[in-house]
Order: sequence, then C-alpha cells, then structure tokens
Amino acid sequence: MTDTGLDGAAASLPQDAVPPLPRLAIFSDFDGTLVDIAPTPDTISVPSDMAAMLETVSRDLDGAFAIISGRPIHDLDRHLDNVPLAAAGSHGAERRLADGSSIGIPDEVSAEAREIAARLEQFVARHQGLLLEVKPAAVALHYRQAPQLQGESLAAMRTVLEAITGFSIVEGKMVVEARPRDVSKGLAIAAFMQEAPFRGRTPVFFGDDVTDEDGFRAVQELGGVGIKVGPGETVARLRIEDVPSARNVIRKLGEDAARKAA
Ligand SMILES: O=P(O)(O)OC[C@H]1O[C@H](O[C@H]2O[C@H](CO)[C@@H](O)[C@H](O)[C@H]2O)[C@H](O)[C@@H](O)[C@@H]1O
Repeated sequence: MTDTGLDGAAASLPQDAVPPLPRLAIFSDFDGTLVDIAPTPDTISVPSDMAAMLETVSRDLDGAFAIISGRPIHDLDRHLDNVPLAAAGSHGAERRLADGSSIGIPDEVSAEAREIAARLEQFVARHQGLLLEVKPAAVALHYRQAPQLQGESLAAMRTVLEAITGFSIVEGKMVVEARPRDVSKGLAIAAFMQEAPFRGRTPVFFGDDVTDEDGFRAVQELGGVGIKVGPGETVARLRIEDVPSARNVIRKLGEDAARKAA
C-alpha cells in the first residue's frame, strides 16, 4: 500500500516507531474493490470463500464492518451467500444495520426510480449494447458494451431528470446513474459511524470509483483513512494496487483486530 502523496515513506519507519493501531471500523465498496469489474453486472466472479472471509472480518471487528455499494442490498446478498453483513445499498438509499435491522426505501422514491427507467426504455431499445439496471432507488444506464454511447447516455439521463427532480446524476465506471439527491456513500458511512458498534472507532474505507470519493472524504473528516483501489485521481490518503490486494488487506486488518482483542 502506498501513501498517495509520499510514496514509500511509511515503509521506512522502524517497527517500534509505529504507534498501536486504533480500533477500526472498516467499510468497503463492492464492484472494483472486492470483485473485479466484469462485462456486465451479472457476470462478476466472486471467489467462493469471499462471503465467509467477510463474515469472519465482521466478527473479528465485533460487527464494525459494512459494505457500501451502488448495488441494492438484495443483490449484494445474492452474491455473498446471503450472509447478512451490515450494508448500505443503492448508493446509501437503503441500509442494513449491524444488528440486522433495516432502513428501507420510501415507496415514492422507488416509484420515481421506476418512472426514470420507463422514460429511458425507448432510448435503450434504440441503441444496441446499452443495459438498463433498475434498482429499488437508483437506475444505472450501462454503456460498457457500447462506449461510444457515453455522451448520448449522459444526455438522455439529463433529459429524463429534468422532469424527475428528486434524483441526480452520478457517473461511474462505464455507467451513468440516477440516484436520490439526498443520498451518498459519505452520508451512509457517517450514519453508520453514529451507531454501535461503529461509533468511537476509526473508519477506513476501501473504494475504487468516483462515487467512492464522498466516502473517502467522510472517513477522513472523521480522522480515518480512505484507500483507493487502483489508478485514478482521488482524495484518498492511501492507495492499493488491485482487488486481490484490497481483499487481502481487509482480511489481515480483521485478523489483527482479533489478535489484539484476544
Ligand atoms: O458501488 P459499487 O459496489 O462499486 O457499485 C457500483 C456499480 O457497480 C456495478 O456496475 C459496475 O460493475 C459492473 C460489473 O463489474 C460493470 O459491468 C459496470 O460497467 C460497472 O459500472 C453495478 O451494476 C451498479 O449497479 C453499481 O452502482
């Protein structure tokens, strides 16, 4: 892992100069962070032991681990053997808390998401390669199979959101998304940090995409660290090379926490 400003500085510190680590709360993005990017949302390859690994990390941190994703929680569950990890889905519009209780999505927000999707259907049908992903509180217009349609996809989404003003546009990896104006990954992390067992811990957030920048800012404002996975501009203080390295560091941070608690 490298500091995004001072490459290699941390590696030169003698072991005994490093103060003991604080108790951590770990947050992780999903696509591009825990799993590699794939051609379509459904063709990701999830390692068979990943759900069990994340469950162990959560247990090692006394529950202070959460996934913060653009995907809906039910979709995360589908890919993670239905292990009920704490999670924020649909960019933070829905949350499952560490005690298993849920904060759901208001009916009117879901209705607006469906309306956005309906208004985009004809545009998508006219352009080969586009994929519309309709989520309970967000709509993703994927152009990974037709990158030349980025500009037109953005324009189409902008036109639709002139009529549906409760949503705003966020751009991600080969995708234009509509998400409710009052949600972000940063707000979701800040909400978790006010609750047990996250409260009082130092937050760390792993992410790879533009939508994760809010999350990096949130943890760093709370005295924690953002860790950017892969290349690209970021406000995160640390950078890690790739998805396998991110998974490995998350697993090791869990093991360290368990060792310290023993
Ligand atoms: O916040 P995340 O967990 O990173 O989710 C962001 C979006 O991820 C998914 O789309 C992205 O990953 C797909 C699979 O690798 C890829 O095909 C697509 O091009 C990416 O944009 C997901 O489908 C979206 O719903 C998430 O918002």
